[in-house]
Amino acid sequence: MDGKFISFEGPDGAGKTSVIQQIQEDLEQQLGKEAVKYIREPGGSRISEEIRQLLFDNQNADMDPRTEALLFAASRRQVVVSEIIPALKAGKTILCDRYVDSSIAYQGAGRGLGEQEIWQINQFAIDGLMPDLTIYLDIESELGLQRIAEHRANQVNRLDKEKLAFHQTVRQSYLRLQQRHPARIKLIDASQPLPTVINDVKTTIHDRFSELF
Ligand SMILES: Nc1ncnc2c1ncn2[C@@H]1O[C@H](COP(=O)(O)OP(=O)(O)OP(=O)(O)O)[C@@H](O)[C@H]1O
Ligand SMILES: Cc1cn([C@H]2C[C@H](O)[C@@H](COP(=O)(O)O)O2)c(=O)[nH]c1=O
Repeated sequence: MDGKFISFEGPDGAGKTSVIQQIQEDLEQQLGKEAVKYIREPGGSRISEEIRQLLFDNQNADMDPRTEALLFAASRRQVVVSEIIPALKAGKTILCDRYVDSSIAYQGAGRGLGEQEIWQINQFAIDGLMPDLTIYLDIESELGLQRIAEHRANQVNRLDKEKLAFHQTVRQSYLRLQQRHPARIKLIDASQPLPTVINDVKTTIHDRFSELF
């Protein structure tokens, strides 16, 4: 496939959404609006957005962890088939706000379902399709949660509400993933001021794809 698949990962409050917005704007200026596609996970297609509603509904606090893991994988399957593969075939650059690494960190480690088990159920969903590059925005859990409390207290989802220990476990899992896959996953220090983080992300994307930025 001709396109470029870039995913963005990180603990809650790391700044993914803020960073991707700027990267998208700048890439659209360079390549044209049609050449860039933003996808958020879970979501990104009609069916996947419906699954997102189910996953984040505060009334579903009793959702079984395996049900949760399967719903994330189901949402991913649908967006892979209906949006990601067609966009890659059309040569687009995809900016994906979370992908399979999120499931490994949150469901595998955070929920304690096992990183390997979550990788396996996701293989069925993604059928081998992995990002060319993953930008991992690393932040201490306390600071990430503080940012959410300060700026986004009115939009807190079921997972944001988990205790500090859950978020620390998620972060440790991300750090292990980065060490296991250093060629694909690039770590950026997300505790820096936003313009510095964006600059580091652009440099990292350029290092991998010299025609971008
Ligand atoms: N580098 C930064 N320094 C200070 N504040 C930041 C920085 N990056 C983002 N923020 C602020 O932190 C808050 C969370 O950022 P954002 O929503 O982009 O994070 P996120 O990683 O997408 O979070 P989530 O995964 O929980 O949706 C926002 O209010 C944003 O303005
Ligand atoms: C893809 C995916 C996401 N999550 C969690 C991580 C976050 O807490 C939310 C997504 O919120 P955002 O504001 O849209 O980043 O969902 C998860 O637990 N597992 C996953 O696979």
